Amino acid sequence: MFFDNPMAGITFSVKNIYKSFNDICILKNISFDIQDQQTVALVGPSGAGKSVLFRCILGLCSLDCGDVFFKGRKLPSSIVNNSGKFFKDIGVVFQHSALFDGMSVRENVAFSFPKHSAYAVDEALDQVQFPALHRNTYPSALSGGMRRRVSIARAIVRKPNILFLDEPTAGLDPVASHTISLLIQQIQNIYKVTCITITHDILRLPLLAKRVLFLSDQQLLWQGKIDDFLCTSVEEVRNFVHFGTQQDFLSSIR
Ligand SMILES: Nc1ncnc2c1ncn2[C@@H]1O[C@H](COP(=O)(O)OP(=O)(O)OP(=O)(O)O)[C@@H](O)[C@H]1O
Repeated sequence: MFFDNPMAGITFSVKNIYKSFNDICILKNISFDIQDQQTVALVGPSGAGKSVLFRCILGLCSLDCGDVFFKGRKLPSSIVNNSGKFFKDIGVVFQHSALFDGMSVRENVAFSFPKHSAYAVDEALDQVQFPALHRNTYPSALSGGMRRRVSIARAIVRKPNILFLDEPTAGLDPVASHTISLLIQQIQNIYKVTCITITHDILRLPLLAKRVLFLSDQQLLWQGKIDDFLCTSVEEVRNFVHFGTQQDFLSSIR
């Protein structure tokens, strides 16, 4: 007899997460599933709890309540108890790149992959179009865009199943933001990787994700396809999209 497996095709499942700091509730009853190879953006106002949710999912921050499942298996609630198995399957691009200043570009990329081959490191750097000439230089000599490329190379060097990106275009000029977003889209297509991206970059959102989770006031206020997100009638989400894409703003203040 054949039984449907309700978790089939689901890479990631977050169930009824609660998190507070000093009795202040930050996340309230957050639940969602992410399908294999899906590209999802986590969007919402500053302070909504996006980064805390990321940290909770990654086990970098303990949960008050709730569970996270990866490929049907419940993850330990804290990184301290984590076997490390999960971390072999994921790549993380941290906010502001989080490179090690005392390591060269190549050493940074190799860091999460101690048994790396030089070939794998260069392959990842090729993938992010990082110039060969500068691969032995140190992060302090790189522009923001170049640092971002290194952090993406570090996240993909192990060819992960799932990629977490925390504001990959923050602090970059519009051209560099666009280039980095195109690069991420290319990586999604080549590696067929499940991607979860925190971003405020509404203009680049269609490049980064096909589905959106909108977090506000501690809760998951809205979730759905990118096209529906961009023209939703839900007021708070609509305002967020409007101010994130306002093309007529400059002409109105000139
Ligand atoms: N370690 C901590 N201790 C206490 N409060 C915290 C801690 N980490 C985060 N917070 C609080 O949790 C709330 C959510 O923060 P978080 O960084 O997740 O917001 P965010 O949605 O990612 O914001 P932004 O878009 O500005 O990065 C904030 O009020 C923040 O002050």
